[in-house]
Amino acid sequence: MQRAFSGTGIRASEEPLLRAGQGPVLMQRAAHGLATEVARLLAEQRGRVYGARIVLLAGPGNNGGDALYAAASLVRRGVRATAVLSPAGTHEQALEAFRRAGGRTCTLAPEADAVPKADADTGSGLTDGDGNRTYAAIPEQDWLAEAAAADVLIDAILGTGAHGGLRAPWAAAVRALQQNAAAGKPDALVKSRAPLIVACDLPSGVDANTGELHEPVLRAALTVTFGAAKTGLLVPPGEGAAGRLQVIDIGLSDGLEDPVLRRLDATDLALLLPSPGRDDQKYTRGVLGVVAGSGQYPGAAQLSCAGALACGVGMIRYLGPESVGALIHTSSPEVVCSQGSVDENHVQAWLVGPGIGNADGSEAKQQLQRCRDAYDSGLPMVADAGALTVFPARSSARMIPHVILTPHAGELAQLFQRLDRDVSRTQIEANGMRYAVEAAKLTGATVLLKGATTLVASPHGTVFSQSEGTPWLATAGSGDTLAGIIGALLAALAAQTARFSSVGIAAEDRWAAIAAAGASLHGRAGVLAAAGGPLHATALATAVPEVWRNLQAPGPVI
Ligand SMILES: NC(=O)C1=CN([C@@H]2O[C@H](COP(=O)(O)OP(=O)(O)OC[C@H]3O[C@@H](n4cnc5c(N)ncnc54)[C@H](OP(=O)(O)O)[C@@H]3O)[C@@H](O)[C@H]2O)[C@@H](O)CC1
Ligand SMILES: [K+]
Repeated sequence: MQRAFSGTGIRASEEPLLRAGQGPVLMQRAAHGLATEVARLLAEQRGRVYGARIVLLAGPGNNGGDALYAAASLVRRGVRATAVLSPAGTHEQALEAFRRAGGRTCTLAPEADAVPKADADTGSGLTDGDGNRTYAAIPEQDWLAEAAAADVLIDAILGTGAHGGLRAPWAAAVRALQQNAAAGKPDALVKSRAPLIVACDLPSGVDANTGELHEPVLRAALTVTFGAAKTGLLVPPGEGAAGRLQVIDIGLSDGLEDPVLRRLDATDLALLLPSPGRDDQKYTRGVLGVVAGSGQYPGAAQLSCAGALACGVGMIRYLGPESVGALIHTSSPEVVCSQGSVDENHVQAWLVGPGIGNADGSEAKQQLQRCRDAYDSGLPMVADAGALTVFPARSSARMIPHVILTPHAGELAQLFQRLDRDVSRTQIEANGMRYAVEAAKLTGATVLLKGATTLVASPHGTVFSQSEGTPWLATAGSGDTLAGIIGALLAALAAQTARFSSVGIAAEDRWAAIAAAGASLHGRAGVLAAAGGPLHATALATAVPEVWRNLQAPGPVI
């Protein structure tokens, strides 16, 4: 399981080590990790490290210091490195090491619009920092060309000491880089690709605690982060700006408090997913009740049932219109369909809402009544799509974590409106974690916020984040399948608290973990079904058993 901590928490864990004089040691570990990862990238990209070109944007704090030390060691391996420095100052020892190794420098002029203008004669842009030209300095107007020609660009402007977005002149420098990249200038014709961007600790402008973006932000291909994953790198939209994440152990783990966020990995899934015992029968394996579909949207019911069946549910009892039941029987004859009431059906969990429509007809009203009855039954429940317009009716004073709400950002905004909170879809997309957590607290339910990174917040404050999917999953019917997958897991796992404690998840958090496991399975199935190309929702359920089979439980330690 991957764990993430707030930037503030990680800084707090560094404090005792800094007081003990360990700061330089931590920085050397961070720099070594960064240099190793950049060298690996260069070798992958070019076949060898020697002769590569890198540019680093080195801010005034320790984040810039990390990158300067890392670049110094790369220069010693034959890399040509150019550091763009802050007019506000630079980590002195790291700069000295970088220059001694043979790195070239250029300092941004302090004015907001100083990129890429420079006037060496007046000294407004060109400086080598020590006044006597002992070391190589380059004219400021050249650094953009140098950046375009580089194999790797290291973003080390700001780390965990950032306050808000980039200030001038860094904001102007980053915008100039982005404009050049968009225009394919100036070296795109000479070099086959733009430089790969590597973020040092985190992309500058990403809030380490929340993942909010303060533009302009350079989108990284790789983020090399130190000590532990920062929360902002595993939640949207920060995760999208971070690219692949590589955590470098610098010896902070003893001082770290409880994680803010967790991410289930393949090993967790293998341990959590249900498997039948010798004496199990269909009723003990979990029966899922499904209230879904309408004359208008019959396919949602079919897809939900297919998603649940793909997870090996013991039985599905479907409640809904006769015409929809007939269609389900054609595609999935094993589903038991009826038009009965919730009370008449004995199940372990309910899935309600996909495709129930919002028409006023008697059919829709009956489906909505079934949704309410399922909620009143007190059984574990997934409430999706149409059911989100009725649940919860108001803020819940009591905890109902066994009720899993599965909105996307737009549906969550509507839910907030019903709770008299004015939050827009745009605000939710800019800070998903904040609003998922707030919705869980307000409703008392578990909230799964769908997106490229799916967040699950429990009313107890636990957050899971899963990001295994592919953009191809943004297709009609994908959410219905996800609801079915989570419903099946809920029916099978709700009572199995021991299974969760075996992977360090408290009983009260198992509802959120079930939702997260469902999101992970769904994402993995999407990747398998898409295989790099387009995907339609029907293929998702088909892919789930293969994903399941390929999950390896850890073997005994020999
Ligand atoms: N501590 C440790 O032991 C270890 C730390 N490590 C590394 O250090 C990093 C944290 O270093 P840090 O604390 O020096 O902060 P950092 O992010 O470099 O920036 C601070 C400077 O930026 C400035 N500044 C702030 N906001 C700004 C803005 N919006 N736009 C422009 N400027 C802005 C701010 O100025 P101020 O706001 O104070 O005026 C100050 O001058 C961490 O991410 C990791 O990489 C590792 O080596 C492991 C050991
Ligand atoms: K950075």
